[in-house]
Amino acid sequence: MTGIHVTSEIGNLRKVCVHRPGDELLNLPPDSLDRLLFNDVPFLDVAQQEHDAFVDMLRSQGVEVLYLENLVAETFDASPKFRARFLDQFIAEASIKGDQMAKEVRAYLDSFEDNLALVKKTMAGITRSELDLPRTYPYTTLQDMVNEHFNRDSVLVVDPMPNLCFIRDPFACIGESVTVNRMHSPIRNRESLYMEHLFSCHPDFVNTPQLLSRTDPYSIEGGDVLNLTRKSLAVGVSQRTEPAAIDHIARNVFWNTEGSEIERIFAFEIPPYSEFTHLDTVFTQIDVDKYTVHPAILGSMRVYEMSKGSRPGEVRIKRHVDALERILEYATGVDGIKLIPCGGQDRLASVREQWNDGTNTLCIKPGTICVYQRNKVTNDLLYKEGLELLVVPSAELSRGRGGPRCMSAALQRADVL
Ligand SMILES: NC(=O)NCCC[C@H](N)C(=O)O
Repeated sequence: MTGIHVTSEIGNLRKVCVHRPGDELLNLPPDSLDRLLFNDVPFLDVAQQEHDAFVDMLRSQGVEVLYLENLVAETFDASPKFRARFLDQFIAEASIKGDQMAKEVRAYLDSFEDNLALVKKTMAGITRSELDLPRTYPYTTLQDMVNEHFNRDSVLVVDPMPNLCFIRDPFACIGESVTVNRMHSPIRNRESLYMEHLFSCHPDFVNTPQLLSRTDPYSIEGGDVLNLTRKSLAVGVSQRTEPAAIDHIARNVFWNTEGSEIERIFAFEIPPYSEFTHLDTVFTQIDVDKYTVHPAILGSMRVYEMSKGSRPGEVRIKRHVDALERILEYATGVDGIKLIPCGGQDRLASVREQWNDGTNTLCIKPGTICVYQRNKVTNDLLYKEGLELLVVPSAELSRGRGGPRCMSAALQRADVL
């Protein structure tokens, strides 16, 4: 079955898209980690082994796993025009300093015969030493001339995309539709180029309705989008997702998307700090009536309920201030919701395991969840609450500050609520 179908966070997971960490993790200068939104320099071999274990676990649960890099390479194999069009845009957005340098990079990328190797190269970043630069140019720009004399030690000519393994963020699946996201920071925004490409030319995705595209002028990231039920959607108003993006989605969902079942969108205000990066850093659903939660968010929350207005194009908005569990009960129609705090009552365990994405679980089916091995206090609590845990190794994968949900883009799930 092709296409997108996601109406919950917990219905049997059928198909996901992932990206296996690649050489982008070798192109991480420690003094650029803040700029690259990555927190450490992982050991690539082990990160890949851990990622393979994650994929093996998904497959053992009957989930079909697609690799982003393969999907993009398939489109290049299908048509040289798709390859050329992607590279045009890739170069345009790569922030390469100097026209001549951009031409050198383009010539280098054009020289790849193997399309999968080319796709991986675009993700990995490009260093100066990879390019066969002539000694002198007939310079046409000051920037190229300055490059020659002052940028010899500027190793990276094109930045890597180390966060691409957190594939949840560059797009989001909502029902049978997607958002292809303008991401908050320019450094991550290049990631959604791949999704824009797939949704415009891969035969399995080309007919998917888009609720928002990366050319829309407001940022949103998929970690902020949670499909609560067939009729209720949750979106975080966060450091990464602007309210105007949610307005745009609401208008499209309520007025312009044929067959959309969503009747209410709940916009959850979360603090605009990196500790609360996305809504799925703050809570994830693990069963019909259970959620893992970042303890710092407990207490009253401000949530905006959006629904279809009576005049054409109108969206109604109502504000709620209440505890998270009450709001989730109201939004899902499920009583007795239980929140399981990351790290339990132990404050130190809680901050440590939150740092390692203990809240960011991936639900495989109601009550069965994938968790990182290192979050032992939280995992023990979840186990005692009756959850079935699929534990994956996480010594290196966790270093970019994303958990199992971030590392997977659910493309198809069974319906539940
Ligand atoms: N949905 C998520 O919580 N994604 C994790 C993203 C981590 C990444 N280092 C970032 O800052 O964007």
